[in-house]
Order: sequence, then structure tokens, then C-alpha cells
Amino acid sequence: MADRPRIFMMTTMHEDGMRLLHEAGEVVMTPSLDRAVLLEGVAGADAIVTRTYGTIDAELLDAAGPRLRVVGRHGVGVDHVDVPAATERGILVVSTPGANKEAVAEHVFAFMIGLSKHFPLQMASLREGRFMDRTKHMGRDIFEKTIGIVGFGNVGRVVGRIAHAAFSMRVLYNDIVPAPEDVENAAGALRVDFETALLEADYVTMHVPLDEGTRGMIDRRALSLMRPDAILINTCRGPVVDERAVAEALDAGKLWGYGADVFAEEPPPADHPLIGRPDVMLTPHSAAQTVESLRNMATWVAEDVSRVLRGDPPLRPYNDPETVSANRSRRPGVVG
Ligand SMILES: NC(=O)C1=CN([C@@H]2O[C@H](COP(=O)(O)OP(=O)(O)OC[C@H]3O[C@@H](n4cnc5c(N)ncnc54)[C@H](O)[C@@H]3O)[C@@H](O)[C@H]2O)C=CC1
Ligand SMILES: O=C(O)C(=O)COP(=O)(O)O
Repeated sequence: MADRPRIFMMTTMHEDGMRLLHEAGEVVMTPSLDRAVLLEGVAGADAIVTRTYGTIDAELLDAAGPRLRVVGRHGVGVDHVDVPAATERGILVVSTPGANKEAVAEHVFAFMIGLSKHFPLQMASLREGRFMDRTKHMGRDIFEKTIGIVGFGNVGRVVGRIAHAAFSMRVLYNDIVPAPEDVENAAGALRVDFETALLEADYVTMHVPLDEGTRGMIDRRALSLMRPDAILINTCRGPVVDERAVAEALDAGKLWGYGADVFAEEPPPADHPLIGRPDVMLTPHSAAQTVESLRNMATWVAEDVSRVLRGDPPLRPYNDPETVSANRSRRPGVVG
């Protein structure tokens, strides 16, 4: 069919989601995320599907042309999408909130357990034939310690529930919006200000979106408030944490360990100050890369992109459909 919607993919994804998109339109996969390739390839698209990489700004939206109706975000963070520019142009943005919350929360506990028990050091001892060094690195238990959860949304709440139910932890959270009482109760969680979370927590874990209010939230000052034996975890976005300040705190013995799935720059440079240290655990933005989470993200985004393309309201809009629709009707030359 000549007039099938054109779905421009900036990434591949789980086959269950791909199948839905192939039913909804003509799927075109970009051969690379090179800017010039994207600007050329996106022309004439009705939909764009993105994951974490490849900036979707006003220029790219304009390069798509007047048919573009929807940007589908496989995943949660939309810091690489200019949402106001999309709204202004009458383009819906849909995402998959909650699709990866268990995957990321479990990843947080992998870091918490691994760093508390000195896994990097102990595994190196074993690998290097120093088995009897087993007593050299005194770990610690998580049971009944205090966790400070910064950002108590989908991921933060699962972290809170696990901390409470599995480790009997004291759960403090900091969020700009108070959680409903039943949500707080499910995690035995108490809302505190940012400084209190930093001052009192044995584990501080970051679950905020990257925006102007959260960029550099964990800086030298924040680190100086934390306990010297605290463990800091960052699975949200690299720029939320000042990595150099973390390296300095670790060097000065003012932080027990750092676990991160995200970096200020991705991929990080080879001479990154944290890579290779025994007091950190780092993964390559892989917290959401589990079977269940990948299937959720792919099928949920494909479902919403398909809905929008056939004129149905999306289930998980990120921008306001009414504003989008009003702006769209005012745009000259738009299609559909
Ligand atoms: N490593 C990975 O693969 C993944 C990373 N992420 C990142 O983690 C972030 C959080 O994910 P979700 O919990 O699913 O998002 P969410 O949107 O459900 O929760 C974010 C929470 O942060 C709060 N918040 C916003 N600004 C704040 C501030 N200045 N101080 C305190 N709280 C603030 C919000 O009110 C909200 O409750 C995402 O935005 C994304 O960037 C999410 C999933 C996977
Ligand atoms: O959901 C997010 O924000 C993530 O960072 C992971 O998303 P991805 O697997 O890159 O689509």
C-alpha cells in the first residue's frame, strides 16, 4: 500500500514490539544515529521511535515534515526529546513509564549488595589466586540500615518496597511531590527534605529525571553531607551526579562506594575517573535490559504509536493530548 504510515526507527527493539509496528505501518530503520543520516532519513515520517540515544530536537522534528504525529519513547527518560517543541508543533510524545521499574530496582540492589560485600575486591582476589585474602575486606550487612531514595516515582517506589520488605530498612524518600499514603505505607516510607536524606542514609539512590532541577544534584556539597561510609547509587542519568566529585570523595575515604549504570557522557571516555576502581560497580546503561523490561518497553511503545497512527488516543501520553491537538489544528499544512 502506497499510503501506509512511515515509522522511522532510531533503534531496533524486542520482536513483539516490532511485530506490532510492522502491522501499523512501513517500518524504516535508520542505519546509524549520525546526525546527518537522521535528518535525511526522518523526512516524511508519521512516527519516530527512539530509545536513549539520538537527540530529538526542533530541527529533527521539522526535518520529518508535516506528517509527523507521534514520537514514541521506548523507555522512560525523555531528556533527549524537546517535548515543548513537539507540543508546539502538535506532535504527541508517548513513553513507557513503569515498563522497566522492576528491572532497574533489582539493579539497584545488585549494586547495594555487591558494594556492601566488596564484590569487586573479593572477585579480584579469587581471580588473582589470593583466596586467603577473603578476610581482608570487611563487608557489611544491609539489614535494618537506612536508605534515602531521591525521586519516589515508579522505580523509587519499587526500591522502597524491596528495601522495606526484604531488608527491614528504614526508608526515607525525597520527592518534589508527596506520594499517596498507601504508597508510602507499602514501603514504610517517610518523606524528608533532600539534606535529611543525604545526612541520614547509609544508601542514597537516585531516581529523578534529568532536567534543570536535577542536573548536578549530587555535587561536592551534597557528597559532603553524606556519611563517610555511605554508598551512592545512580541508575537514573549520569549528569545528575558530579562524577569527579565522587572520585574525590572515594579517594578521601568520604564515601564507601559508588554504583552507577549511567554516565555524564555515554559511552564514557577510556580515561574516565571511576572506571576500574575497586570501590565502584559500573554497568553500561544496562539496568533496563532484561527480558521482561525489554518486552514491556517495546510492546507498550508500539501499542501507543499504533493507536495514534490509527487515530485512537494514546494510553501513555507524555505531553497533553488536548494541547497537542489544538496546536496541530492551528498548523498550516499538517497531514492528519
Ligand atoms: N538506567 C536505566 O536504564 C533507566 C533509567 N531511568 C531513569 O530514571 C528516571 C526515573 O525513572 P522512573 O522512576 O521510572 O520515573 P518517574 O517519572 O516515575 O519518577 C521520577 C520521580 O522523580 C521526582 N522528581 C522530579 N524532580 C525531582 C527533584 N528535583 N527532586 C526530587 N524528586 C524529583 C518526580 O516527582 C517523580 O516522582 C527516569 O527519568 C530515567 O531518566 C529509568 C528507567 C531505566
Ligand atoms: O528507560 C530509560 O529511561 C532508559 O534509560 C532505558 O531505555 P532504553 O533501554 O535505552 O530504551
